[in-house]
Amino acid sequence: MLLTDGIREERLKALAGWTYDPDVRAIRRSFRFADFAEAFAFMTRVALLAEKADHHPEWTNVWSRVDIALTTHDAGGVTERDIALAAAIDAIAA
Ligand SMILES: C[C@H](O)[C@H](O)[C@H]1CNC2=NC(N)=NC(=O)C2=N1
Repeated sequence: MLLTDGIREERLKALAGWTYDPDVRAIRRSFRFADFAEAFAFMTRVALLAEKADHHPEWTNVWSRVDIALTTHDAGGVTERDIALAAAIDAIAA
């Protein structure tokens, strides 16, 4: 179920670094690592997690940077599934 604007903003307060992009109705965060190997190792861990959750990131990687957007296509915007995946990704990056 799509989060209301109020609930979404509330959830984002607890997720440092994630912002809402209204153009694509997704939450975004950029991650930086020491080098490509570190960035790709992170992506591998996120990919396994995403597959388990059947909820997948939209992302790009340029050397040591990984840009991630999360949205729920069926719902047409941000749901609790995106918030949960964002929190799990943060835990991996920490
Ligand atoms: C059929 C399958 O459950 C869906 O296509 C899943 C797969 N992964 C997904 N990932 C994300 N981020 N949003 C979705 O709506 C989504 N849908």
